[in-house]
Amino acid sequence: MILTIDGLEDHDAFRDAGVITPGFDVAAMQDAGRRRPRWLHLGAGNIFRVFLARIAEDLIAAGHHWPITAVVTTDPAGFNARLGAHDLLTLGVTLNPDGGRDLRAIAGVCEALVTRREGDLARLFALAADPEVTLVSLTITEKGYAVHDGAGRLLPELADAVATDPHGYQSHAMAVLAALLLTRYEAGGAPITLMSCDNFSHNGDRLREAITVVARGWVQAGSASESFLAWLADPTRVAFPITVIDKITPRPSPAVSDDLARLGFTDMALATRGRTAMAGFVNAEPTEYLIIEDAFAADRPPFEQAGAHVVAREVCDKFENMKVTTCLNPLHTALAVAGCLLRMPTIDAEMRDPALEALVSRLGWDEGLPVVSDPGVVAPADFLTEVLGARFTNPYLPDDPARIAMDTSQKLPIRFGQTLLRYRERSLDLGGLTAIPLVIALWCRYLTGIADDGAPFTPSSDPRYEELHAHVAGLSLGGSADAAAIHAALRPILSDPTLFALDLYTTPLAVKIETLLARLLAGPGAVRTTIEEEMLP
Ligand SMILES: NC(=O)c1ccc[n+]([C@@H]2O[C@H](COP(=O)([O-])OP(=O)(O)OC[C@H]3O[C@@H](n4cnc5c(N)ncnc54)[C@H](O)[C@@H]3O)[C@@H](O)[C@H]2O)c1
Ligand SMILES: O=P(O)(O)OC[C@@H](O)[C@@H](O)[C@H](O)[C@H](O)CO
Repeated sequence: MILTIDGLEDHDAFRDAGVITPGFDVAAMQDAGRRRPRWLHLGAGNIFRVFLARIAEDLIAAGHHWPITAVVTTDPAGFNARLGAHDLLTLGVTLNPDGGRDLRAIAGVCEALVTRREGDLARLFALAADPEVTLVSLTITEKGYAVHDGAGRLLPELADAVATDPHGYQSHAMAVLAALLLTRYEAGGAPITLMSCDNFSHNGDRLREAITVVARGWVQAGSASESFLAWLADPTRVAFPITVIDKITPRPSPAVSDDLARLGFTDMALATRGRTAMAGFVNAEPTEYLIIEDAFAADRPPFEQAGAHVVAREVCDKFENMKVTTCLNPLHTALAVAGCLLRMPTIDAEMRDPALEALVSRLGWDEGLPVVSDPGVVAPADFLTEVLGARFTNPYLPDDPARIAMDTSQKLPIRFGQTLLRYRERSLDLGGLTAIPLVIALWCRYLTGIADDGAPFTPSSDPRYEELHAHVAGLSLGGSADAAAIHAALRPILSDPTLFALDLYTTPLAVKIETLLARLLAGPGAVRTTIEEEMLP
């Protein structure tokens, strides 16, 4: 059994394997989508394939013409391994907490355009000018939005981009989008919506800012007119709704791959690129939320019919505060850094560890919930109960702490900084916090690159790892670092508002973190001992 359009013809095999297949002719849908494209997507990774592509399929099945054209700006080989080899289909594998699995062949994608292929690039720019194309969505990870380096200078790749002709630009996602928008503007400026579904605060605002930086560069270089900037800034012409997307989607698991082989699939083996596993299937939990600000400039898919919520910005904000800054993602980061240091295999294994379970419970219930407001879609206490009691504990969801530890430096200001800012705004007692400073201290300990057993571990990729590691590299395990050495090492980290949204030395937290780090460095086993002493007194 294989997952391709022809492969789907083996109806009996798919039925016997319990795979739900699309309720329409996939080849005809793809053909119709190529003839009348409407929705572009950048970043056709796991969450896109199992969630947004499925939404598109549900809408297509209900008679709405919203097939997705995937735009590939990076890693075309990875794209081929995941989608290209399967005629743009994905096998969605839902891993239920009771051990049951739901399998579904997902068919929301009609075409793929790889910007490094000349013909594809020309077609992409032609689509940018097409008034019927009214939505561009993104799941390219947070670092894809970075346009400046740590010193506030335009990234070299973008400095090169603004020095060249925008028409036909093909590399950095923010410049590709700016160039596509310029093409659209020059073709008459039909309204369009750009919808970031990446997992950070006010993603739409940040997308607008990043694109505008590049656009301004082209205006200053004389490649675009001032009026282009005015068009870009007009939300009735170019809209950037904020969104929150929630569905724990681990990297594809070898165990799931083996099970699919046993079911009869011959094309669901894992391919690895660096440390990243990729496959024709995506494994994910059943829970999902997609919350979208009702701020579209043009025609949009009827997302509500596929289970998403299109809501006022305030609701989106509240949901984001609940999910990204208090009740899910900070807890994930806590388990990620602790899990890497303690060499824990999965998030659910960590949840069976009383000290780690106590750490995330305290983070959520005691330190996060006091600064959350109810978004209405789901009550924060119910959301947190589900996160701690059903989602993180799902023994069938093989989520690796190292996946979540990726790019931690980019996530801290949102996952922890926002809560700290809210404590300060509301004059709540920052000095009374215990879980948040412990997690920050654990992350500083993580930056040493030495696990709790005293041996090195491989840190997850992070654009600032080397720079931050250099600050703590001199702190050895075993108690040789005195308070002055720890202070000297941590001062540049804890005072950096790009990491925590504020200078932690203006709060009682910095001293607490320095003291905790001294304990965490006391010797092999000190990480476990410190977490237990702090969380299980
Ligand atoms: N996996 C989850 O549990 C989950 C849940 C909710 C939200 N998200 C968010 O969705 C995003 C994607 O996560 P994922 O799990 O699908 O990751 P993924 O690695 O499977 O997919 C990321 C995709 O983006 C592309 N990409 C990476 N860097 C890029 C760049 N600089 N420019 C353009 N494209 C780039 C990759 O080639 C890949 O196709 C992240 O922002 C993540 O926070 C993930
Ligand atoms: O996707 P990231 O890298 O921003 O964060 C890792 C996880 O915390 C995240 O992917 C969660 O699984 C997700 O946010 C759940 O909806």
